[in-house]
This record gives sequence, C-alpha cells and structure tokens, in this order.
Amino acid sequence: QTSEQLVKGATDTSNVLNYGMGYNLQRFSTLNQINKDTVKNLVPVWNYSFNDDRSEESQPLVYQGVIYVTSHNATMAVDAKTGKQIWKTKVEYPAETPRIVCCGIINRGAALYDGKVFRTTLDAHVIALDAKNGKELWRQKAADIKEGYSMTVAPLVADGVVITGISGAEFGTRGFIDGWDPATGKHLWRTYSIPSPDEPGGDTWKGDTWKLGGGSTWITGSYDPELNTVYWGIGNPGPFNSSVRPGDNLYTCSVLAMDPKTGKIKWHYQFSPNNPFDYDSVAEMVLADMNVEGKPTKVLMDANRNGFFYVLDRTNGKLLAANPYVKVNWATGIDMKTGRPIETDVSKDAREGKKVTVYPSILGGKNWEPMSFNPQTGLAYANTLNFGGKYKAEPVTFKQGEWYLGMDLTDPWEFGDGPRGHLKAIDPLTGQSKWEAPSDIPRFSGVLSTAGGVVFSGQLTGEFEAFDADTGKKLWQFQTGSGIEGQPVTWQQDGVQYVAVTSGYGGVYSLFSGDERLAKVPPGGSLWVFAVKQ
Ligand SMILES: O=C(O)c1cc(C(=O)O)c2c(n1)C(=O)C(=O)c1cc(C(=O)O)[nH]c1-2
Repeated sequence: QTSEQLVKGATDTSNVLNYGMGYNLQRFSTLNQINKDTVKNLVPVWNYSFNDDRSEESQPLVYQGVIYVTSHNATMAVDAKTGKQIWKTKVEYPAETPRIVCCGIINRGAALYDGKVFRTTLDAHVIALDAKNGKELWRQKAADIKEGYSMTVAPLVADGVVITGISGAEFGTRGFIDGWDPATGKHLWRTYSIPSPDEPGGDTWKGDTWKLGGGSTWITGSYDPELNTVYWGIGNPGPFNSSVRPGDNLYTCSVLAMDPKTGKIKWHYQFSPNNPFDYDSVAEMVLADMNVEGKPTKVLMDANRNGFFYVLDRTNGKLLAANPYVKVNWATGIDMKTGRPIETDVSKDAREGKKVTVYPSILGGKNWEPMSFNPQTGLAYANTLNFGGKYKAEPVTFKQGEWYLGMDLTDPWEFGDGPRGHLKAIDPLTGQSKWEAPSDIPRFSGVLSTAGGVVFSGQLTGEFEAFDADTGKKLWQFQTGSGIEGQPVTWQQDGVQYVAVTSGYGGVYSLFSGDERLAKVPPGGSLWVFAVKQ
C-alpha cells in the first residue's frame, strides 16, 4: 500500500496498518458494531496456533483481509475471515541469543509498506518479506548479539523510511535508532541515543561512560505526517548504579523528536535525568489534538515508567502537564519551568548506595504494554502497576555480553496486599483516574478503545476482557488458552467488526515477579479472533 494509506491509520476501519493502530498510536477505532450492548454476544470466530510456547506480544496487522502476525521465531499470514494459514516463514537465530535478552523471548509485531512485511529478529537483524508469499527479500544486521544487542521492537514506516530501535541497555550497550530503505534494505541513517563527547549532549557523560550508556529504543515511535516528525522514546541508562555515570546522561529516559528522512534530532525532552531505577522512557508516545487551557494544542502524551503522566506540546517539546498516575515517592513533582523532577531523599539515598523502597518499582508505574487514547471520552486507558521495589546499588564491572546492572536483585519487590495492577481511565492533564479496574495479578496486555464505548484488555491468566469506557464496569470476558500479553486490535470486513488478540503467556512480570499464582497458566501461543454472534 502507499504511505498515504498508512497515514489513515486508525480511521481506515477495514485495515490495521501499523503498530499502534494509526501513526498517533491511539489504539482507538471509530467502529461501533461491538458496543456496550452487543459486546456480551462476542464469540470466538477462529483460533490460529503459533506452535510456540513463548510470550506472544505481537500486535496483529490487517490488510485487505489478511492478518500479518509475528512470534519470536516466525512471521505468519492468515486469512482474516477463516483463520486459515496463507504462509508461515520461520525466523532462525543462533542458540546463544536468549542469553543476551533481558525480559523475554518475544517480538512485538511487523510493519507493512509497499507490498512488504518488515520485522526485527531477536539476534538484531531487520528483514523484509514479500507480503504475498512470505519470501525473504532482504536482511540487514543492525548490531552484534555478542556485544549484548537484541531486537524485539516492531518497525515504523514513516516518510518512506523503515525505522527500527534496539534492545540491550542491561548489557552495557550504546542505544540507537536506524533508518532503512524499504525497497533495498540500504542503511540510510543511524542516530545514537547516547551522544559521543563531541556531539551536543556529550558533556552529560563522564569519561568513557557513554560507550556503555544504554538508552535502548525497544518500543515503536509515533509519527506526525504534518510536522513530518517521529517521536521515539529512549530507555534507561546503564548501569543502574548511577554513581558510575554522574551527569544527566542524555538522551536516556527521554523522548526524541526526529526527522524520519535523516534521523536528525529536532528537540528532546528528558523525563528522568541520571536515573538509577530503570525508568526506561520507551513506552508509546501518543499523539492527539487537545484543548489545553482553552487552546487547541498538538500534544504528545506519555504514561511514563517513572509514575508521572506527561503532556508535551509536540511542536516544540514544551511541558504542559506532568502529574502522578500511580504512587510515586522518588520525586514530589515535576518543575513546570525547568521540566526537571523535584527529587526526594529516596533518589538521593539510592544514588549514595543506601537501600531504599522506591515507588514505582524498576518495572515502572506502567511497563511497555501500550495504552489507548479515546478522543471521544478524552481519557487514556492504561494498564498500570501497583507495587514498589527495594533498591540498592552495588558495584559492577563491565564484561562484554554479560548483565551490566549494578543493582542487588535478591529481593527487589515491595508487594502490598491489594491488587498489583489496575486498568485506569486517566485524565491526561491531571493524572487522575475517572475509574480503576483492579487486578490481583497485574495486566500486561495492550489496551484498545472504540467508539462503541468499550475498552479491551487481557489478563496474564488468559481472560480477554471488555470494559465500559465510561464506568469501568466489566461487560464481558472470555478465557483464552494461555495468558494474554498481546495487543488487541479491531477492524471491519464485509460489514462485520472483528477483534483480534494473541494469547501466549510470558513477559517480564512472569519471569521476575516470582508470582506463584501464574505457575498453572498453560503456555501455548495463538491468535484469537472474535465477532458478535449473528
Ligand atoms: O533496556 C532494554 O533494552 C530492555 C528491553 C526490553 C525488551 O526488548 O523486551 C525490556 C526492557 N528493557 C525492560 O526494562 C522491561 O521491563 C521489559 C519488559 C518486557 C516485556 O516484553 O515484558 N521487555 C522489556
């Protein structure tokens, strides 16, 4: 398809063309056949097996009646109406690859453009497949797994350029974002998320620390075609132990506004300077037009892992609002003039090597699982985490291909008795919830909202759920075969509205929380498609 079709994104209701359902990453659909009244009649239409037992985080794409979905070891095309496989192309990677993957053997999905399917591989390659038959058209190596790099990100195609990020900040890497020619795979540009000493921002690193500075870019950016600007979030600095790397450590825990053709940085905003707590700022930068103090404003929204919900003016990076949306104790607020956090003793003590209890934990107030913004209700629907962590920095030495953390990980969580997560309907400008749907085990699935007044999400124990967008009341649920870590999408074909989500248990909470309630969840990746019973 053309880039023009891609721009339509969420408003093109018969296709799901990119990660985030539209370049604004709103994950909102104007479809309303599935609505507050009819959702109780939602039934599965078909289920397609991935023949895989890993976590399935891939967001399905839909184009002209074909679903394109990925797992860590395959790319698949499936007939959207029947669930019949059209093609499946395996992804091979060296057996030692999982050793340098921090948080799960996963892939978050593909990008579609000009008859091709683009994806990344765990061993840090970018590949293009023919959308018709799954044949590989080109393959490029982005980085070396021996140096600790891996890839889980879904690519973005903006202004005719395939844009990809990288993972590896827990292994002493130096993050970057790459631009590739969709037709040939030619490498067009690389923008490092960590500037070298002679570049602007280079003085925020001491000595050689920039070389191992982290700043992964593992979640797909958003794109404003009118401003021709891509917004991409940057991960945590490495190592966690901040005494190793004094300074602000640009551009870690920041958002970059970039030119898609050249990768040139137009502006940046740093959420958490010199961060010790793994507060990656990679999560989706959602774009919307919103009234701010009575003025229509082009904004960018971010439910940051550091616990604050930010609204920026996306034309220039100016801070418009920043309020906590979960419990936060590392800062009392954000200085609206300087944009910098007003830190508490928790941050100071952590930097001095003392043991602290920090809210949010190193998994954040919200992790990677994408939220949805519904322009009709003006609310952001996000799966948030409701626990803190115990944090103590410890000495660390760098060894290539090994964990480079500098944090005592023996007992890192501070779980309370209450629910460990909520699906929250958040007012972006205040951070306040209109409603909260608690969950004992936190939800780690993406969120979808629709003009039918319904919000979809899923549980790590496998329930696919629908909520009333205005009240948070649960309207429907369906037990899938494994845990849901996927990202629901919706589209319409031949007059029928469908909803799809992957099921397949795993991800960072499952790996590291020690939550025994998850031990009984059966593995098994598959794709579910639902519609209202006719
Ligand atoms: O710094 C990084 O490079 C990096 C990469 C990834 C990833 O690629 O999945 C995660 C994280 N960090 C991370 O901090 C994290 O909490 C996380 C959760 C998940 C997941 O898939 O559940 N991935 C990652």
